[in-house]
Amino acid sequence: MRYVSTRGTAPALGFSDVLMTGLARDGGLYLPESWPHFSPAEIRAMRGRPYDEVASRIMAPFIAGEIADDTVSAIAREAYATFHHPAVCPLVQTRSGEFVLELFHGPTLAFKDVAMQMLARLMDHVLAERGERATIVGATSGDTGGAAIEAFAGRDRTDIFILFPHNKVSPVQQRQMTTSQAANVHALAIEGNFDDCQAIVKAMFNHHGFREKVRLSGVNSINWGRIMAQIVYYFTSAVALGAPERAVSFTVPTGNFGDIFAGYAAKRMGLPIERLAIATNDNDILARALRSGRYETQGVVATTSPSMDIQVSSNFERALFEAWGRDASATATAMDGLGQSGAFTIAPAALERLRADFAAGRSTMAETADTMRTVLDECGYLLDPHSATAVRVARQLDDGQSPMIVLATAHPAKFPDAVKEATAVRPTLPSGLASLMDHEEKYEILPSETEAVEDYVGRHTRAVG
Ligand SMILES: Cc1ncc(COP(=O)(O)O)c(C=O)c1O
Ligand SMILES: N[C@@H](CCOP(=O)(O)O)C(=O)O
Repeated sequence: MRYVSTRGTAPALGFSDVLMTGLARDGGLYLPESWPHFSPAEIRAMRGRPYDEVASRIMAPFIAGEIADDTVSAIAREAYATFHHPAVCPLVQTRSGEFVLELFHGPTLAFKDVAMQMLARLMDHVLAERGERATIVGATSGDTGGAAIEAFAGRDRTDIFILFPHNKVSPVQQRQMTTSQAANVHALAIEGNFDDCQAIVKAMFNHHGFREKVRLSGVNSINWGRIMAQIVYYFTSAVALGAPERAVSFTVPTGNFGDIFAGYAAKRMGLPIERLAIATNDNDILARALRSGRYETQGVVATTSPSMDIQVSSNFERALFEAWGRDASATATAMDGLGQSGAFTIAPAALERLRADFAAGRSTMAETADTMRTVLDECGYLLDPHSATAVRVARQLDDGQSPMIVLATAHPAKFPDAVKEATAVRPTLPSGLASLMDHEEKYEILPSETEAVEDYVGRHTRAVG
């Protein structure tokens, strides 16, 4: 399996290189050159199998023998043993035809753990095989950072630098990033918003001299390895509800478009998905783009679902590339427009393809709070604000044709203030994390400037080439 860049001018790479590369050298994102396909019999055979086993089966065609199957299986076993639920990602029914897919049973209580626990181990394996070290950078609006720090802390071959927007993450999210005592962990509070953090990370990748000097690698969903591991729960949840005989639908709380793109990939790989719905909060750039055909950034507003407070949604580029019939030059032109004027227009044929693949809706903060209350009243189930955003949109779009699976991306205890405000119930952290808020914090506050961050990373990484 080779991987190609959405912008067409970076070299095609194999799996291990894609895993370690992060952003393509032309600024694009890597995608497999063709989609592997699972037959109905192969999908049926996943029913009732342990999560780690299904994960190994789904990832095998992407890894394509570059890492031995036995090693991948062992890594998956170890990665999912860190989860606090035997099913890893269990389904809970919230009403007739509506199911919540709980993706928050990992060590940091967000869906990021599902991929990050795999990614850290796969990267470690590749680095050990090559006898190399790497500098990992990541931008976070709150959850990726904690999950990445937990997965990479103490690993000898990597130093990890996580950029988060100063004062714009929840107190629990912040502590998950700032209380690690591991010497290879660096939490950087950037004086800006998530889009600024992500822009700095991309600028570091596009600064080739720096990139080579520190052997830069990324753990955001720009890294194909993240998307690959997120495809798995679409399969496990769909087969639990009757796939491949019965089609299912998904609604996904969306920010950087990585999670829903994994759903799109699952569909391309043969999973019968009737509807794939993007749920946005008040920062509804994706819903507007699908409605109007124009992707146009506005200011970000702070919401009760801060992890989705995003304007530049990285993986939308992968969806555009696909919708444009894999026309890398059209994709690159659109991305140039975004860089220069903060906007681009989607060509009519590509827009039609996007609309065929994705539905979209938005839930305002008030609607999200109302949904948290309603679901609690209906069935005693407490949602976090991100998952509630998706339940709201799922109910707006519901056509009753197929079971609707709503991705629950975070544990409510990560956002106790918003949950309490909406429901009067203050969720508590699971016992393993109960003392988190008492731990001492360690982080650096930096201006929103690439040079300042590069300088800090350059002085603190041990992976100088
Ligand atoms: C809790 C939560 N829900 C939803 C999202 C949005 O996911 P994605 O960025 O993959 O669209 C995020 C951030 O990524 C998140 O942390
Ligand atoms: N919401 C995310 C933003 C980064 O997303 P990623 O999936 O690209 O890592 C977060 O919580 O950090």
